[in-house]
Amino acid sequence: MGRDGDLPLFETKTARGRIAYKLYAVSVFVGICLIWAYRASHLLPVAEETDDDQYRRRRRWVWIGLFAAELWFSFYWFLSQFARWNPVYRSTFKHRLSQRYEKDLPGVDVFVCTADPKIEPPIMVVNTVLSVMAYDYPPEKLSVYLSDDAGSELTFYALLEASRFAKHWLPFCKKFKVEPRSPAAYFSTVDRDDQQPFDGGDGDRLVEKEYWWSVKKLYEEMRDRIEITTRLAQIPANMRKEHKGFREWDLVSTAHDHPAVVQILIDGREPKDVDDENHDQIPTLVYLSREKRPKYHHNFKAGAMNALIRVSSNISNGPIILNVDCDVYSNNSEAVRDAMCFFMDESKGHEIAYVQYSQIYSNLTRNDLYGICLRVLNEVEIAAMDTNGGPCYIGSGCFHRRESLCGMKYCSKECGGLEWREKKDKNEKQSATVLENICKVLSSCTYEDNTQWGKEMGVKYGFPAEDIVTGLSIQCRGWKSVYFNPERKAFTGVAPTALLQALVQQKRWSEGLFQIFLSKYCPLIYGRGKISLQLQILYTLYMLWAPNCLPTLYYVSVPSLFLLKRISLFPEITSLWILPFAYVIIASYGYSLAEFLTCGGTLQGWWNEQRIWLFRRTTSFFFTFLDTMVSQLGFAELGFVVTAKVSDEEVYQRYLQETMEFGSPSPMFVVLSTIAMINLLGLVWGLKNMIVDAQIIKVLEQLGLQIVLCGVIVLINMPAYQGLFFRRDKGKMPSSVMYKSVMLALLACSVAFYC
Ligand SMILES: O=c1ccn([C@@H]2O[C@H](COP(=O)(O)OP(=O)(O)O[C@H]3O[C@H](CO)[C@@H](O)[C@H](O)[C@H]3O)[C@@H](O)[C@H]2O)c(=O)[nH]1
Ligand SMILES: [Mn+2]
Repeated sequence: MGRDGDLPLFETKTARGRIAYKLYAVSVFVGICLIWAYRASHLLPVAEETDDDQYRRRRRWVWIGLFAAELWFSFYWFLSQFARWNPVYRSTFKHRLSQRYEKDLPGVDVFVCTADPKIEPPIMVVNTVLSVMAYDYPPEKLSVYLSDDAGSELTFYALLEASRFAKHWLPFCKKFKVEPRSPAAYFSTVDRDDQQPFDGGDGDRLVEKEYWWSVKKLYEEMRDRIEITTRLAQIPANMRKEHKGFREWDLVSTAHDHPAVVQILIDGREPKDVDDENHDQIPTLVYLSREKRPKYHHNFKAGAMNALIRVSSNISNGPIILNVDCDVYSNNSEAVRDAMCFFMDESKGHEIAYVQYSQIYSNLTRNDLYGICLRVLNEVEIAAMDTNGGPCYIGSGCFHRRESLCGMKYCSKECGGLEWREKKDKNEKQSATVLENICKVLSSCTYEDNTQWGKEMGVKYGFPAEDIVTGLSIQCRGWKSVYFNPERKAFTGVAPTALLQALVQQKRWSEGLFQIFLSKYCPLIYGRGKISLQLQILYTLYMLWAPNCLPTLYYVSVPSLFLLKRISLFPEITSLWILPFAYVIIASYGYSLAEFLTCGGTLQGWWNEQRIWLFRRTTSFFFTFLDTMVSQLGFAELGFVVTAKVSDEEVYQRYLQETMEFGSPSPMFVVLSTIAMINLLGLVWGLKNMIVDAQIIKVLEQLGLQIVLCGVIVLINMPAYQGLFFRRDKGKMPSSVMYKSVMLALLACSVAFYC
């Protein structure tokens, strides 16, 4: 230990400018209160407006509905303040870590999950695997496990190829200080001659250059072999003979019905498993496909994770576990060391159960048409959870302490301490084949029968958002967590490239979150007395995504429909009551824009994000709400729709041009188009009233704000009208969706008009 022996391994800073924010928030709150006052005092129309009884009655009910929606939005706004109040930011001191602990770094087991070779191509999966094998970390302390829920021979073949290529790739990464360490990502960023990293200093430039090119060529050859094999769906005969692993597939009938397959492809304990350049050790690499039988529920990713926990405990038993999705490659080779700075910090490390990293996407376009990167959520809101006990676990890019993931309660500095339990000695003596056979038992369907797996132990079952509920339960056992969002992001994933995929993904998340809220894990009940009130509220903020659909649907359809009848639902333009409305709208959207831009977004990106939130609320959340109601009645079964990571060429081209992709007759699009149509009709009618009836001033005075609201909804829906009426490509809205939505919109209008 040097002189700085007592200095911490990480540091925490609070955000600046919070006083200004608080003043702003209070002013918005005053505006909101005035809006309530307006709604409450104007429940009944003033006498001169009309004496038609039917009009009064109808207006009253619509008014109450609007008031209710505004109360909900106010409540939700209030919750969201907790996500802005006091964010904290972390930084680490890796040099202190190496000075003090280089020899005692704990073992790390990395879990990569894949589920379908068609939508998660094996070449992508092995690039992720190679990127995590190449971490800047002692290789004898690193083990990588691939869980293949498809039980696919093609993925196994790709992994076998990767295990061989790793012997070239790892020393190459070290020599050229490669970043990122996914070969596909790396070679695609440096494919021009002048960008290649030959230092030319002491080494022989020519030799280096040749070496660099030879490894690139090896990668490309491997990639081509894997891609061809995947396309033909056939393993080359020579490979099949070479490795005993393929024999396991004699017993595999389908992806849903097969025994466990466990193959240790690189055994870290074997002297022959070293790299080709320096003969250094390389990380252990294991392929696992747990047993699947139609009779047994496999619990999706949660089931895979728990099988991985057990299998790894028997092979390397690293005290720290990193979990990534198969599309999420390591973008920063120092991320493991950063994470260790948190776990090994002498004064605070012992209470930290997991370190959650932020994530970026490799395939986002400039203005992020589908709002995938959730910019503000990742930059600000999760940092606010960190202030109040720690971020949620978001499923990928998270380092866990094995014991807390396995269900241990936090007790004190002593029991969560720094004594890392190392590999069990007995494994040193067992041969790989013996280990494989033990692991098959551990990953069988029946292993979990009558155990606490999925309940108290490991990742929790029963929710499509297994990550959130697992993180929550860890925090409720007394542990803290940490959010780390370094300058160079640690993980890069693949964003969905079509609107429907994005909406379906959001549906799964909102459904998972809402179901947790309705279960015994509701943070307000389950977390009471265990985690801070602020953290309970922050969890609630996300878990209540789904119910937002009702007030939103109301707000974006009813005022526009009532333009047809000229029923005014907002203050007149000349009335003073317009001020709180104007203030709340301008202040909150102005703030949101500023916040978005400070987090690195563009103006167009912000506009896109507003649109996608509208679409999410009216479609993903709406269908979540319906499905959840049905499943609460006990009629539905849990599902997990895996997000596609590839798209066909045409779709991808449109994505690159930021043209919205519809192209599917999904009911989600019917809802979305109907709302677009209702507002178009409302706006046209409102303008017609103004122009044809030559009552511009009067109509504007009465209905000004309502027309503006309707106009903004029309503007934001522009891509929908294009898709419905103007586009000819395959990504347009299918005509069946158009007919349905026109019919529904006309129906809604006539109900509003005649009833
Ligand atoms: O039966 C299954 C289904 C999925 N997966 C894997 O789970 C991961 C996540 O699936 P994906 O379709 O990519 O979902 P995303 O919405 O992108 O994932 C986020 O949300 C999920 C919960 O909804 C979490 O499980 C993920 O970790 C988190 O990154 C992928 O690697 C899949 O291969 C399995 O291993 N088995
Ligand atoms: Mn994903």
